Amino acid sequence: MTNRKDFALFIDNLLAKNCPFALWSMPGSHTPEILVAPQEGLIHPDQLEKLNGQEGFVFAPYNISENAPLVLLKPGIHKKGIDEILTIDCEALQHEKVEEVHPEPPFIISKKDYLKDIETTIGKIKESKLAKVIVSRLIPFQRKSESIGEVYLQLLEQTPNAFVYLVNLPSAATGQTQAGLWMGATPEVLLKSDDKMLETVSLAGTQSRRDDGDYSWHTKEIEEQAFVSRYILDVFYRFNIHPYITEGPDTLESGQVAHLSTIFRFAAKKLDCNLGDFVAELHPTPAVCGYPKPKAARFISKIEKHDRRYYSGYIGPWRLNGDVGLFVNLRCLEVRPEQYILYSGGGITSRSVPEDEWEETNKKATTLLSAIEAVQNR
Ligand SMILES: C=C(O[C@@H]1C=C(C(=O)O)C=C[C@H]1O)C(=O)O
Repeated sequence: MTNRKDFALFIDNLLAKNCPFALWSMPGSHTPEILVAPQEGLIHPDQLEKLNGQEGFVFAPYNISENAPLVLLKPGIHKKGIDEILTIDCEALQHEKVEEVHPEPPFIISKKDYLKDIETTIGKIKESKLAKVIVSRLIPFQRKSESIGEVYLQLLEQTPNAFVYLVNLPSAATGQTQAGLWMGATPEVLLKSDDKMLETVSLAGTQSRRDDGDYSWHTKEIEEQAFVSRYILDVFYRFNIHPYITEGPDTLESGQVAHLSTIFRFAAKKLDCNLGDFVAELHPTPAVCGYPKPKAARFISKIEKHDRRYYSGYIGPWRLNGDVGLFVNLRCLEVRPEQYILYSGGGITSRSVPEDEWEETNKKATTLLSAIEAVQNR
């Protein structure tokens, strides 16, 4: 990447100015895009449906709450490509005053307690109508003096086939609580436009990435991905989406892991007036919540002791120049003053093995951890 150093410095300068911004790269693209919004350019719709007529960049939590508001960055400065982005005059941007935030210490579960929770979850699945639940956990990692701009660029280099983002939403001195600083590299499309078509993807089932590309999938993964596909088709039915095209299931590699993925495509005109309602209905899918959804959501709220905040929410451009590119916020972390908090989870079914599920959450975190370590060890 040319201008790498300048670009990393530019990102660090934006952060030092407390500018609200979203920086992202679409999977397979080496062209980052940025949207810098003034504080008054942040909107907080209280419901997902209210996104219907809006345009900008969405940062949506798993559940909307005071601690995790839904945020829409309105298009202020919007640039594409490193050279274009570097034309933004950082010095001319207003230095935003921010409130000092003292976040609650994260709840870090021990391996022993996590394994116990997974046993409990499997037990519940075996004795009830609950078929699949996603159980997640937090993984802390010490910050040193590394540049966040460099970590972002390292992540981008390591996971070119993911949606790689950095979002900064500092709490304004007078405003409401904001998201803070988040980074991630997610492989999971929630809703993406492509010319006159829209696509959503059913992504689930995890195994380690293989150098030989010779994947075979077991019943557990096939079943857990099928729950997501079935759910997507239920939502299609409710929105009268027909006909549609499916592609897959195929293997999708991302970072150190691989998943099963099916693409569903349909004509965008089907959702001309109610795209926001469709997203509100689709989210959260059984890829991050479970099946059946209401039962799984209730179970998660009891078993998980941490707040998911923006993990397993969704993120991306929303009707920005007419394009939608929403991704599920996975393989992500929150940057806190002294540490990174990584979020990682996995789908539990009656066939789950607790020790394997623990390992899966570790494996999913390795992409982010190796990007941070690569910069810390330079
Ligand atoms: C929940 C996560 O990932 C989701 C769960 C998967 C699984 O259970 O196999 C696979 C892909 C994602 O849909 C995560 O990365 O934290």
